[in-house]
Amino acid sequence: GCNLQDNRANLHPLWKGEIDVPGGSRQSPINIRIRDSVFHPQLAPVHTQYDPNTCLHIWNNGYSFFVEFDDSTDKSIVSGGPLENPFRLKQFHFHWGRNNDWGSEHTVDSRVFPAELHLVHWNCSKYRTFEEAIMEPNGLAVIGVFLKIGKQHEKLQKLVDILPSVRYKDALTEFNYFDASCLLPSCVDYWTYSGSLTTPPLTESVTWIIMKKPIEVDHSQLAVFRSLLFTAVGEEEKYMVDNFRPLQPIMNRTVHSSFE
Ligand SMILES: NS(=O)(=O)c1cc(F)cc(F)c1
Ligand SMILES: [Zn+2]
Repeated sequence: GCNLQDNRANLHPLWKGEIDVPGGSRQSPINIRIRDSVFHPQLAPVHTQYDPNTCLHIWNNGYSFFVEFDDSTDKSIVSGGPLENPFRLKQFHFHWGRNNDWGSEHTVDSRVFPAELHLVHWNCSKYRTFEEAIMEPNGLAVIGVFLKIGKQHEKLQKLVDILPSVRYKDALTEFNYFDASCLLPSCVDYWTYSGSLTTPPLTESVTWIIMKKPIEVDHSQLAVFRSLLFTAVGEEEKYMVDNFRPLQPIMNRTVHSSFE
C-alpha cells in the first residue's frame, strides 16, 4: 500500500513484521491489467526441460509445501522467453485460499483464482547457489500458473495423495520421479515483469513469467491442500489456507506480453 497508509494495515495476519518492504520499487504480486501490458514480438516461448528423476522430496515449511529438486546439475532447466540464459529448477509450491473464491497471488484485470503454482528457478550461469541468487537483481525466474476449479488434474493426483504425509510444519517425505512440466498449461502465452519474492526475504530478484491460461484441478484436490497445517506436531492446529501475499503497487513497471 502507499506509505501514508497506517502501517498497522500492513501487518499481515501470518507474519509479524511489515509486508510492504519500505523503499521497495518492484514488489510482487501485482494485478496484471491486460490493457496496460505491452506486446513484445521478440519474446519467444518459454522452454522447460525437466528431468523427472531430479525430483527429491516434499516438505511443509510452515507456509506452503515445497516439492524440491536436485539442482546440482543442469538436468532440469527453463530457458527462452525473457531469459538470457538457462535457469535451474529448485522447487515448486502453491498459494491457495480457504475457499474457491480466492487464493492466487497475482490477479488478471482484478480476477482472482483459487490457487497459483510457482515453479522457482535460479540463474546458474551467474550465481553458484540458489541462496546466493535470491539476493541478486536477476537471480530468479519464477513461472506462475493459475489454477481454476474444473476437471480433475490426473498428474497432480500423485502429489495430492502424498500430502497427508507432510500435514505438519517441518514434515518431509521422499518424492521422486515427478515431471513438473505436466503442471504447465498447453498454451505458451505469458506475461512477464520484474518483481520480488512474495515471502520473506521479499528480495527484488525475480523475473516473473505468468502463464495466460490456467490449469484445471477439481475441488477435492484443492480441499487436500487446505487439510495441511501451518503448525507443527503438538501445536494448536491451524489449517494452511490463505497463504498468499496482498497485491503490491505496480510503481514504475511495465508488464510485457508474449502474445497480442
Ligand atoms: N512465492 S515465491 O515464488 O516468490 C517464492 C520463491 C522462493 F524462492 C522461495 C519462497 F519461499 C517463495
Ligand atoms: Zn510462491
